[in-house]
Amino acid sequence: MTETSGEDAADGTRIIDGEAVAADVRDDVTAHVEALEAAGVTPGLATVLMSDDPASETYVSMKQRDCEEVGIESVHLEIDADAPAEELYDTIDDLNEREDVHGILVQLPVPDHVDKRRVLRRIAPEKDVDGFHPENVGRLVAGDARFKPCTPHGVQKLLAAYDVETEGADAVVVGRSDIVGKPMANLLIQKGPVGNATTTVCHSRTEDLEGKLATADIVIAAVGVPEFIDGSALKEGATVIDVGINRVDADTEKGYELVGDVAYESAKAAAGAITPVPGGVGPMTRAMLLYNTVKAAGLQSDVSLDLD
Ligand SMILES: NC(=O)C1=CN([C@@H]2O[C@H](COP(=O)(O)OP(=O)(O)OC[C@H]3O[C@@H](n4cnc5c(N)ncnc54)[C@H](OP(=O)(O)O)[C@@H]3O)[C@@H](O)[C@H]2O)C=CC1
Ligand SMILES: Nc1nc(=O)c2c([nH]1)NC[C@@H]1CN(c3ccc(C(=O)N[C@@H](CCC(=O)O)C(=O)O)cc3)C=[N+]21
Repeated sequence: MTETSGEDAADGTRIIDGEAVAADVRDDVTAHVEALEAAGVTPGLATVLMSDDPASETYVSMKQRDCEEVGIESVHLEIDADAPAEELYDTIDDLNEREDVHGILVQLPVPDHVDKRRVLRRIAPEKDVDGFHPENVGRLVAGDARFKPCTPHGVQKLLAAYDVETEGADAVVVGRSDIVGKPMANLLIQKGPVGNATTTVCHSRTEDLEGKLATADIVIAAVGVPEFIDGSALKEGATVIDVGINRVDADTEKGYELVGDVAYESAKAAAGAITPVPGGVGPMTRAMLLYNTVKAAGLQSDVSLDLD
């Protein structure tokens, strides 16, 4: 296990190192891949991209690289962003049938002319490594998750790695999306480890967000607005998990820099522990995708793996 309790020398705030915890998860996944290989199964992940968005392209290529590192076979399919929606549905049907593909991820967002809900329902639930199919959402809400959505699951792993007490804590989740905010809140309220938090979910219609943040022990920011939450809004010593990843124009080689939904410097001064962007939640999202893929391969091939 990587040493993850290190303090930032200047003010004692713990910087939550997502790269380090993700590397531990990948080690774990590698061991499971070896167990599957020993049983004659090579886990396979298919990623499908129907978008010209450069950020989506970056994420998908990072996911392929991650697969290679842990020994998961990756298949990548691209569909023109202006192709008929049927092309995506047909692609999913083909992947559902393929025995070498255990996990399927359709990168979101999909173009406006494609019905996102139909896409998510089309993926075979046992291959739905994002955990977005209604059957898997239902299982999660019922407390019997098969595939926990990667980002909230990754956040849980970070909280566990840094011994952040969630039981009885007041948690505020800012954002109610289907991929981050809602499943995050669902996990935090569940009985059991890294759960039992008293959780408030905030969104654009929330009144008195300031009042809610001011008393929060744990703040999860998933808003999509650069530096939306300032340090002055936080309770002293709070744990701050910044899910946001925003590309803002900057005079760098790439022409942009990545900024979270939290104003990092001011938040770091107030917080007891904080995730940076990049290097916080993002790497964990990718690591949990690998984890769900080996879990899917184990379930589909009846190889028993010790996974939660
Ligand atoms: N690190 C990672 O691995 C990942 C990072 N992300 C990043 O996380 C962020 C959130 O993503 P996602 O959940 O998909 O985004 P969405 O745009 O789907 O959801 C944003 C949420 O924030 C709420 N919101 C927007 N403005 C405000 C406001 N002024 N006050 C309070 N709430 C507000 C919205 O409210 P309403 O519902 O009322 O519109 C909505 O619920 C993005 O920066 C995204 O890039 C996303 C996925 C993974
Ligand atoms: N079906 C689907 N599943 C997803 O899980 C999904 C998706 N669609 N659409 C978009 C969001 C976003 N997302 C990220 C994953 C990794 C990083 C990541 O690795 N970030 C790095 C930096 C990346 C960079 O350099 O650009 C970091 O924060 O350190 C970021 C964001 C997954 N998402």
